[in-house]
Amino acid sequence: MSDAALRLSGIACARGGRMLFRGVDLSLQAGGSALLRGPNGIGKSSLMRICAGLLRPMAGTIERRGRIALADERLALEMEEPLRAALGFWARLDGVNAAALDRALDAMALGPLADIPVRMLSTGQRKRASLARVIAGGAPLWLLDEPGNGLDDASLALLGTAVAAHLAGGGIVVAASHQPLPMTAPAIVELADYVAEDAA
Ligand SMILES: Nc1ncnc2c1ncn2[C@@H]1O[C@H](COP(=O)(O)OP(=O)(O)OP(=O)(O)O)[C@@H](O)[C@H]1O
Repeated sequence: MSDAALRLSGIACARGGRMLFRGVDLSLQAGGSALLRGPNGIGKSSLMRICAGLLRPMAGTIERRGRIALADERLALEMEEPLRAALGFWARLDGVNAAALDRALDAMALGPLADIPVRMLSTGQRKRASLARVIAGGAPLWLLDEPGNGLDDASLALLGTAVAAHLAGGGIVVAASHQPLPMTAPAIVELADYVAEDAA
């Protein structure tokens, strides 16, 4: 079992001078997962960025054990490069070998698209590419912001399989979504329950 962990304690978030939520607690260990839910604008992406260390909370503490991979709406792949080469850039930075990259491409059924320039990929194919980047990177803490956006049923099933395999291997997954995701028994963080009274 890995020693990956993510713990949030009393997290509060303000953006643009407005309090969004406060008092969010979450404790995940190896194999643990959570689903952040709530309507548009409630603060799911903000909480993901707090988890990633990209946004400072107004209050509360975060403890992370293990490397983090964040997949959000930013694709972060070179648009003119063929898909495999574009993913290879990140694989090299992450110290990942070619076999791991190929396994990640296969996990998202992207093998046949490996030589296609990123700019030619469809919306769902780009989302799968961003998930392949996370899978290939080997980080134990996955932060997936709206990972199901643009995915058809077959691709959603691939996402579910990848998440299950990551958890079985001792990883941690936090996903934010306004739609159901194929995750088995995640801890549910309903952000509406943490809306600051002075924010309504
Ligand atoms: N850089 C920013 N500066 C100021 N306010 C921001 C900034 N980014 C987001 N916000 C505001 O913070 C609030 C929460 O945004 P966030 O993107 O976290 O919500 P969300 O729950 O992920 O929404 P969605 O479901 O639409 O993706 C929104 O009201 C948004 O306008």
